[in-house]
Amino acid sequence: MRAYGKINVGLWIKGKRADGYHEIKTLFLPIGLYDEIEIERAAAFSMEGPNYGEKDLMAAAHRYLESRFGPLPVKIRIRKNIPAGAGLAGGTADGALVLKAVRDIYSLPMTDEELISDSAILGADFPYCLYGKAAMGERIGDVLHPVCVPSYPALLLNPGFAVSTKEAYAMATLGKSKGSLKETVDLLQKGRLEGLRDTVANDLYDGVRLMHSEIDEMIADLYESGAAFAHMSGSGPTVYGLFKKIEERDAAYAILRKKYRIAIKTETAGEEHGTTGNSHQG
Ligand SMILES: C[C@](O)(CO)[C@H](O)COP(=O)(O)OP(=O)(O)OC[C@H]1O[C@@H](n2ccc(N)nc2=O)[C@H](O)[C@@H]1O
Ligand SMILES: Nc1ncnc2c1ncn2[C@@H]1O[C@H](COP(=O)(O)OP(=O)(O)OP(=O)(O)O)[C@@H](O)[C@H]1O
Repeated sequence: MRAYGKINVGLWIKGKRADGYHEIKTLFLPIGLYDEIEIERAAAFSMEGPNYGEKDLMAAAHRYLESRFGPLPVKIRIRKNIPAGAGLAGGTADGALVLKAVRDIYSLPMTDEELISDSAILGADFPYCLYGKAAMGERIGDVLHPVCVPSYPALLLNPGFAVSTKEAYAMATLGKSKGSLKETVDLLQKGRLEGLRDTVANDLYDGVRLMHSEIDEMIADLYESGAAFAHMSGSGPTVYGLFKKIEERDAAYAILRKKYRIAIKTETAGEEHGTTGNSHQG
């Protein structure tokens, strides 16, 4: 089974709640990059693959279901393709897939809607990862409004280190950033990618780029190589470039793969979540 990553095109912080979480508006777009997970009923719980210790989101998702429904032993095997701590929600996508798979394996009495709304307790990106299609996120990102936007060729650049989501929010500047979610969706629907430069803001960007100067360089390299729009996804440090044509994306990839060890060709999902799967990674 495939656990797909996402990018955020724009992330506007609207305020801070008493529990420390931030109210946001963001556009979640699924991307074609995925982790591969096998999960089956077993005599005892086990996991094979990279070990994220106490923070493991697949184990947390499994524990959550067991706390509600009793023992649900499964064997999980994972092959990671999505860089961890990258702003692509790879860990959350894996955890969301475990929630859905264990529910199905044990026929647990939870509808998709219940799973989506209850999952926010595990992390703000969980509801979106369970939903898995293009959506506008509100509140802490857990309230979703589906949108239809076309698929675009995309190129991801990752500098090879992780950024903590908690720290990214702690460094965020709450202010009045340019643009809006509505204008962003409108431009994507019309294919006017160049206009995104004036309408997309990521309120986590300024804090993260202060710590990591590589981010500005990656964005500049994407523009120089032909991206119609480039920005940082979520809490970073991954940056994405959006292109109008596959040939333009592939030409940029041919240049940038020489400089960046982690350059990933992909695409944002279209109206029918039509991702073509993992492309070659440099
Ligand atoms: C950056 C995004 O990926 C954009 O989609 C999400 O907002 C983050 O979602 P996530 O990784 O699932 O976040 P969580 O695991 O719930 O939260 C990690 C930490 O990030 C901060 N956090 C997260 C989401 C949010 N709306 N406000 C926050 O302040 C909180 O300090 C929280 O303790
Ligand atoms: N299956 C997993 N894959 C990757 N990281 C995991 C996983 N399980 C737990 N983690 C932990 O969670 C942290 C965040 O993982 P993730 O890859 O989801 O980050 P992210 O893309 O920045 O998330 P988000 O976009 O949701 O903020 C990692 O740094 C790692 O310590």
